[in-house]
Amino acid sequence: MALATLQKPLCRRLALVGVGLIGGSLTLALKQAGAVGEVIGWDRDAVNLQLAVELGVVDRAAVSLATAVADADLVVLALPVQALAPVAAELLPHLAPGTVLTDTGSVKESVVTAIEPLALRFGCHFVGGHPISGTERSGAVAAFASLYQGKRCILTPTSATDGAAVALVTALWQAAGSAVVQMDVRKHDRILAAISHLPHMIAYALVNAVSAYDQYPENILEYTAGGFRDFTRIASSDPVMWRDIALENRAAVLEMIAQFERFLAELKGDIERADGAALQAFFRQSKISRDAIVQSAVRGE
Ligand SMILES: NC(=O)c1ccc[n+]([C@@H]2O[C@H](COP(=O)([O-])OP(=O)(O)OC[C@H]3O[C@@H](n4cnc5c(N)ncnc54)[C@H](O)[C@@H]3O)[C@@H](O)[C@H]2O)c1
Ligand SMILES: O=C(O)C(=O)C[C@]1(C(=O)O)C=C[C@@H](O)C=C1
Repeated sequence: MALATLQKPLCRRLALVGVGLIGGSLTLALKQAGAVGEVIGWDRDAVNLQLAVELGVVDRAAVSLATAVADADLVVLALPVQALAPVAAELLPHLAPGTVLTDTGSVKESVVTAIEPLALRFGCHFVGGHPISGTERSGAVAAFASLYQGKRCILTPTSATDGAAVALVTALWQAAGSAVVQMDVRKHDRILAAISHLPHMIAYALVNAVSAYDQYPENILEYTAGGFRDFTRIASSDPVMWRDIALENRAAVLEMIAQFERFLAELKGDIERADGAALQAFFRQSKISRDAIVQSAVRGE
């Protein structure tokens, strides 16, 4: 489905800091929708930044972080979570007062707590954001305009967040095709720990467990079929991104790992006791929940 074109751009100049899958897909979608004037990109990886210009992900590459943001009316930080606050601290002195700053990080409490007061000190407005869509790929080469269509984006304004800044960031994600919902940072981090961070931890652990299993002389991964590949797609995701998420949402991720361990222990016990009825009930309950998720996705909910 093509993105609708806006009558008037939402912002004159957008600076994208971190020109990868998530930021690049956003600028491609916004450019396609006519929602932005000019897009300036900055990335510490010069090869990736040059590629972003060639692919039309950004209109122009800046020569430094300071020049990227100096004349922007909106700055989008699409960096690994632990890079967000240090980079925000570095760029804020170069922003004009009133500039809106937003991010795409997968963890929100630590990010918003660190950046919001800094932004206010420079007379700027920070709005925490997180698109709930992505892939296991990285870099400008992985960006595509339709990534956010029909997906959700969570914004995490606080009582100190400027209303006009929230309205602008909301309109931006809507122009990219997403439905915007607002949520408290802590609620965001606990929900994401369950539905995104735990599955990634399990996928990484599963691939390592099976890879390290040395009871066969041959490489057993050569035999993987749909089941293993479907389940482990996300274990191909960027290691730096997931290191940062695991560390910045540590308590909630550990809580979900403990919950998972309880259910795995129950399953193990049922198998040890050869309890067919318990196993069937366990699998039936899971199938009902999973099928309901798939059905609601089909209905577009
Ligand atoms: N990948 C996903 O599925 C997904 C989904 C939603 C949100 N997110 C979040 O969005 C953010 C970006 O993720 P992505 O998938 O686009 O990653 P990515 O690796 O594709 O892009 C990140 C870019 O940031 C650059 N970078 C890293 N540190 C930098 C620094 N200090 N200064 C300048 N550039 C720097 C990298 O060179 C890279 O090009 C992360 O916070 C991630 O948690 C990711
Ligand atoms: O589809 C994928 O590859 C993703 O991992 C996307 C995904 C997720 O659903 O867990 C990953 C991290 C995010 O912060 C948001 C979305």
